[in-house]
Amino acid sequence: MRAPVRIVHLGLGGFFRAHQAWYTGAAPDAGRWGIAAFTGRSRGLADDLARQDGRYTLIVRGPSHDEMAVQEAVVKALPGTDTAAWSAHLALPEVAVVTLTVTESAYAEGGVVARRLVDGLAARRAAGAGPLAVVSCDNLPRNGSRTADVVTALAASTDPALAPWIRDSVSFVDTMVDRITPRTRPEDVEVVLAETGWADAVPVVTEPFTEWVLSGDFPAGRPAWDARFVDDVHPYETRKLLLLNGGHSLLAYAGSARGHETIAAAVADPVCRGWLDDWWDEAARYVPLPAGDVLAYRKALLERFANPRIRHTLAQIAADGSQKVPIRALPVVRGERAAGRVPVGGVRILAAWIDHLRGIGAPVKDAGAAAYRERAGSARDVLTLLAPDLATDEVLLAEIRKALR
Ligand SMILES: NC(=O)c1ccc[n+]([C@@H]2O[C@H](COP(=O)([O-])OP(=O)(O)OC[C@H]3O[C@@H](n4cnc5c(N)ncnc54)[C@H](O)[C@@H]3O)[C@@H](O)[C@H]2O)c1
Ligand SMILES: O=P(O)(O)OC[C@@H](O)[C@@H](O)[C@H](O)[C@H](O)CO
Repeated sequence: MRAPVRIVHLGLGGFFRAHQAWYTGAAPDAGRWGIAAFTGRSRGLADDLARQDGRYTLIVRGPSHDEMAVQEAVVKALPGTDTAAWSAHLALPEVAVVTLTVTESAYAEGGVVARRLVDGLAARRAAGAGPLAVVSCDNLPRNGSRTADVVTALAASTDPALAPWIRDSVSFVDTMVDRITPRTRPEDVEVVLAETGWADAVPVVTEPFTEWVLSGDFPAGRPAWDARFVDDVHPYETRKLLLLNGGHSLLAYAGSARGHETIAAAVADPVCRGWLDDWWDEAARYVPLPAGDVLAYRKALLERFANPRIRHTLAQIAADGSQKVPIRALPVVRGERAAGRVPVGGVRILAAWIDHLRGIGAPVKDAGAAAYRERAGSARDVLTLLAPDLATDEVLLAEIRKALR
C-alpha cells in the first residue's frame, strides 16, 4: 500500500528527489505522507516516473563507492501543464504541505510560482479545505517571505478576497536546503541496471552530505523529517548561499574559462583553489555564525567539492547567472566596499561573469541575460544594470577591468 497524498510538490527534478522526497521517505511516519509531484513545465520526467509508479533509485555517490536505494515517497508524478490536476490536489483537505523547487527565475512577478500558487490556493479556499504550509526549497534568501510576497501581490491584483484568506491560512516557511545533485547522465542509468537489475529510466545521483533547516509553522501538520527546525534560518542560508553557491558560481565562470568542466576538476586546479580561498575569506565575514563553525563548514565543503565521482558540471551551475550573481556575490561586494576594502574574490566573480557574457567559458543559458549581453563590452554598463549603486565606484570598476581576461 502506498502512502496517501498529503504533500504536493512543484518542480519535479533531480534535487527534489534527492532531498525533500528522500527526507519524507526516510521519516518514521513515511507511511502517512505520500507526495504528488508536478514538473515545472515540461512533461518528460513526469511520464517516465509515472511509468515506474513514482519509484526511482537514489544513487548516493561517495568519493569511493555508491549506495543505492529505491525511493517510495513520490506516489504520483504529473506534468506541470496539467493545471486542473494541480488545483484539484491543492483543494484536497488532507494535503498539508506544498513544496517548491522551480529555480530562482520562477519567482519573478507573474512567474510560475505566483500563478500556480494563486490558482491552487483559490481552489483550496473555494473547497473550504483549510490551512496549509508552503515550503520554498529554492536557493533564494528568505525564500518563504519571497514566495509570500509574489503570491500575495498577484492575489491582491486578481482576486482581492483571496489575499486576506492567504494571509490567515497559509504559512510560508523559510528554508535552507543543501545536497549537491548534478544532472543524471546516461551512464547512471547503466550503473543502476548493472548493480540492481532494474532498468530504472530516471535514477538520481547525489552526494552523501545533506542538510535541511526550516523556520515556520505547519498548520496542518508535516512528516517527522529529520531536519533542523529553528527560529531564524538566516544564518544558515547566508552560510550556504555565500560559501557554497557563491563558490559554485565563481568556479562555474572562472573555472570554465580555464577549460574545466566540473567542480571537482576546477578545485583540483591550484589557481582556481586560490581564487576560492580569496572568496571564502571575504565571504566568511558576512556569515553570522561562530568563526569555528564557518571554518568547519569550509573544510567540509572543500571535501564535497573535491568528490571526484560527482560530475557536477560548471555549465549546469553557470545557467541563469543574472538571477544568481546578485544573490551570491553582491552582499559581500557591497559590504567590503562599505568597509573600504577591495573585495578580491567578489571582483573575480563579477569579472568572470562578464567574461562569460562575452562568450568565454561555459555557454550562456539565461533567459534574463539579453540586456546584460548587449552591455557586456563595458564593465560599467553591466554594473549599471546589475547594481547601480556600485556603477560609480571607480576603484571597484578598475579592479574588475584588471581581472577581465
Ligand atoms: N541541484 C542541486 O544541487 C540543488 C541543491 C539545492 C537547491 N536546489 C534548488 O532546486 C532547483 C531545481 O534544481 P534541480 O537540480 O532539481 O533542477 P532540475 O532541472 O532537475 O529540475 C528543475 C525543475 O524546475 C522546473 N523549472 C525550471 N525552470 C523553471 C521556470 N522558469 N518556471 C517553472 N518551472 C521551472 C523544471 O520544469 C523542473 O521541474 C534549483 O534551481 C535550486 O533552486 C538545487
Ligand atoms: O541549483 P542552482 O541552479 O540554484 O545552483 C547551482 C548549484 O550552486 C546548486 O545547485 C548547489 O549544488 C546546491 O545548492 C547544493 O545544495
